[in-house]
Amino acid sequence: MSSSPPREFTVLLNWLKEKHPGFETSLELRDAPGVERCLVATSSAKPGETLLHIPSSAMLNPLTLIRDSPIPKHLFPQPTHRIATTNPSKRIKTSLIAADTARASTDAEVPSSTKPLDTTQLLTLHIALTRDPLKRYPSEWDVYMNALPREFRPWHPLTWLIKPQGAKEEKDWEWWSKLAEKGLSPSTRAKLADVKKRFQQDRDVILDVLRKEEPFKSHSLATTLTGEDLLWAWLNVNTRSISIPLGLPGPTERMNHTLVPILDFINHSSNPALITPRVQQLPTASPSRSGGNTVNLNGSTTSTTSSSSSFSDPKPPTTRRPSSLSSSKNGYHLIPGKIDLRLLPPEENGIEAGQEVLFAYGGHSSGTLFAEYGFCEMPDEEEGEEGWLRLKYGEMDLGWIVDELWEKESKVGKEEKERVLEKIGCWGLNTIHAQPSPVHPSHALLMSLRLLHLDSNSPKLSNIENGFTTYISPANELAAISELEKILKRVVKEADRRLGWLERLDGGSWETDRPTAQTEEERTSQERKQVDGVVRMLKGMCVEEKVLAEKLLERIEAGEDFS
Ligand SMILES: C[S@@+](CC[C@H](N)C(=O)[O-])C[C@H]1O[C@@H](n2cnc3c(N)ncnc32)[C@H](O)[C@@H]1O
Repeated sequence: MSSSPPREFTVLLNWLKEKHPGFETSLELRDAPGVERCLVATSSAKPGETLLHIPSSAMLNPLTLIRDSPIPKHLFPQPTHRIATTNPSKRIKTSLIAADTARASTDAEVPSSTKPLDTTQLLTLHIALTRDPLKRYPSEWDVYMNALPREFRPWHPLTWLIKPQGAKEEKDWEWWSKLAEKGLSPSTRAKLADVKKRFQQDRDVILDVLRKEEPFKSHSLATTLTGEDLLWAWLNVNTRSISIPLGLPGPTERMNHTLVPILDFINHSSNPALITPRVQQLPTASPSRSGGNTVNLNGSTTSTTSSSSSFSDPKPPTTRRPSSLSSSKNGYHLIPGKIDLRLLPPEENGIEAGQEVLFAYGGHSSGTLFAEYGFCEMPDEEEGEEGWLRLKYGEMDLGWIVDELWEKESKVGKEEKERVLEKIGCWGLNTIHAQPSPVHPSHALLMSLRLLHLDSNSPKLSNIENGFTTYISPANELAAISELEKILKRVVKEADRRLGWLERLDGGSWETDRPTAQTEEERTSQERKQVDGVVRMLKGMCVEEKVLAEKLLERIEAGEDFS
């Protein structure tokens, strides 16, 4: 770990201090091998002290972006909540959002066939505009934009599925594309395909905006910005935004993304012993009461919500909707979505100087972390293979094999059983879990296997549908568990095959297969490190699958009961 913060961090800190009153931090960025950069505490902090306070004005989302953006206002989603106050002058003074909303709704009268963008699309578009070669879109957020990662190619797996332009790039890409095909498990490949689909849908919407909307249309931005620019911008949003309710209309999971400077440098861990801070949401204080400064309302029992934020993911957010923030208790005018974030040290021991700040991005399996964020959590080497069993969210998705079994069912039988499984909340959740120990199949997987081995005309089906029973019969249980045994043996075989391929790759075929860098000298050490890091994670994920499958097989062979 290098000992001084990268320059872009110092510039970002100065900008936050100057432009965003209330900003406060005792954290510092460091270059860190394997994770690019990480945040550490510069001094020790006791429980209750502030590690980071980000005022809502410094969080990048549609509510703040609308202040200063070349993106036409009618493309911004309109907040559904306004402040209830009887004093109109106060309304303007205390609510930037209300003022912005009014401006936006005037603009919304401009006829346009384009629908408002969702939060991911808006942020992606904003970030992509920074790549305009003619620099026609300067923004107050540029200092923050300069601190974002410059490249996701080649290490992020989404880039392995998207061919770049240019002969040399294409040749390199073929190697990575092969890695995606041969080095990823079928379930991680499926998760990655889903990420690609989401990217392509958002990219198409943005391209449509660039083709149709001014000033982008006159600037020919749909062709000036490259596919790589949009991919880079989208990956920044997908790997760095957090989910916070913003009070915007539309499906919550599409309308809650915010980029938070500094907080977005925090790396992930699921290990409770390593997770340092708690994230707390605070109402932004009324400028009329605080003289424009954010007031730290910690300790206010009525209007402070506390919850853990998660980096955005395709699932619904884990944050609570801060509806209580709309009250104006104590004279503070609180607007849903207009909230500050405060990061606190652990309640028991605080934090030591130099300690890395980590938090959990969500309850994600290795496959999800890898497909979405380009890394997976690895147990410490000294823990050995058993370490995989201790990962809090250690999981294996067997959906790809269970789907094959459903294909063999008659159409009518499958539809009926799928309906029943949907009704009892067990459809499509075919997972094995490491925790709580011992390794076990999910209830949903057991139910799927039981129904796969049940006659479609069986009267037991309606009992299951109505929640009267989950167990069918000893014969059915035997058939379901032997099916599970067959599935697990296949998983071990597949994981072994992939591991062998990756080990051969490690042992040298990188040198011979790769067209543009035949020798060690031709390859930069940075590139080598990226390849080594990625291959190590892919091998780790094979080991995780094997360890989980083998442990469960041991339990089955010992005749343990899973019902
Ligand atoms: C929100 S950013 C965190 C800051 C990032 N390290 C940086 O340098 O800007 C998320 C990205 O950090 C990296 N990352 C986070 N946690 C990690 C971990 N435990 N191991 C490896 N990489 C990690 C991944 O590249 C991920 O996409």
